[in-house]
Amino acid sequence: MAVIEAAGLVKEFSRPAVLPGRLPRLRGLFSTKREITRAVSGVNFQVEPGELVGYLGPNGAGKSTTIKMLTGILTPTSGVCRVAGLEPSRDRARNARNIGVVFGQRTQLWYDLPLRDSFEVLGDLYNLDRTTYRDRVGLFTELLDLSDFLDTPVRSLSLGQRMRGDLVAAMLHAPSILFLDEPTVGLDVVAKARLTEFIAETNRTAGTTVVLTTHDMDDVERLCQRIIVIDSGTVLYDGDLSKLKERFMPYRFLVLTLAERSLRADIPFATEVDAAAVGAAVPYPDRTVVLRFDPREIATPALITQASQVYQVDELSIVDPRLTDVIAQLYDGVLT
Ligand SMILES: Nc1ncnc2c1ncn2[C@@H]1O[C@H](COP(=O)(O)OP(=O)(O)OP(=O)(O)O)[C@@H](O)[C@H]1O
Repeated sequence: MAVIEAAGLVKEFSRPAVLPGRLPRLRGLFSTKREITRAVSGVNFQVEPGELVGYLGPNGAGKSTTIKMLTGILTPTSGVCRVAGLEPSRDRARNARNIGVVFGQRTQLWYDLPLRDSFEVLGDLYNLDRTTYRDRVGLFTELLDLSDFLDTPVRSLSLGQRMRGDLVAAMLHAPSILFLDEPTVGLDVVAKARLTEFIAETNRTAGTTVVLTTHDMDDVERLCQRIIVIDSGTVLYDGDLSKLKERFMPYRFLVLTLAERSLRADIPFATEVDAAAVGAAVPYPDRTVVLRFDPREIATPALITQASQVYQVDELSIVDPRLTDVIAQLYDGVLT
């Protein structure tokens, strides 16, 4: 049975309309006219226990608003959401016991307290007995390598350290569901890798259900099998990441570095494309040929054989389309 459910979920925000003319803000104060923003517009999805789902979309798509409804911070305008059988906005306190939340842009730690003291306060709030508390903090300290900065006030932590602290704060009560809203935003590659590994491990070993919003496609590729993509408050795609690629960008690239410059040659079932299509910088642009092909039309070894007959090849590699490009096309509405 689904552990998270959104059915016809809608959230509208209303604010005083901006009126034309002089001092529009002041005039707005005395006007009864309202402007409505429909941030989430009839979203439906279900998440099964133990799934790790990427909730993606461009800026302003409605991701955070959805997460805020699922965590009980916002009340839906219409439709329903249920998390572990509860309606979050009606049952905030009980819902809070089942879930952990990290908003990457904001911390839930106390700025002036050392990390350790923040954990103590949360341990008390969650009524954890001393043994459980110590065991959990000990485990997280080891897994997330916190020992060097446990006694540092939160305000002095680096972003990566603070984020690790925030994850612990969200997980001290061992929730079965985690909502992570941009948990890796602004982190360097090392900090990001550590965090994504921890998220994957938590999902794998504890069976924690995770809903992750991110703009980082590396995170998505590393962590998510299933993605839900929204734009303008509605779901554009819900399914397997690999199927999205297959359906939308079924081709691959054969990147050839030639021994010397060579004239273009025609190879059946392959189209020569600009090197930019593969995303990475090519070391020898004037000796590089990039061929786009569909493996359903020509098998990769057959193409390599043909290309080697036509060109004098020094090096070759096979590159898959980048998720960023697939998603960008989705946002552009090509799939609809
Ligand atoms: N409290 C609010 N009052 C009015 N409008 C809001 C409010 N919160 C969000 N919105 C609007 O709702 C829409 C969706 O915002 P939301 O923050 O959910 O998007 P998002 O997908 O999380 O974007 P981002 O990737 O930039 O964080 C936006 O147009 C935003 O301006």
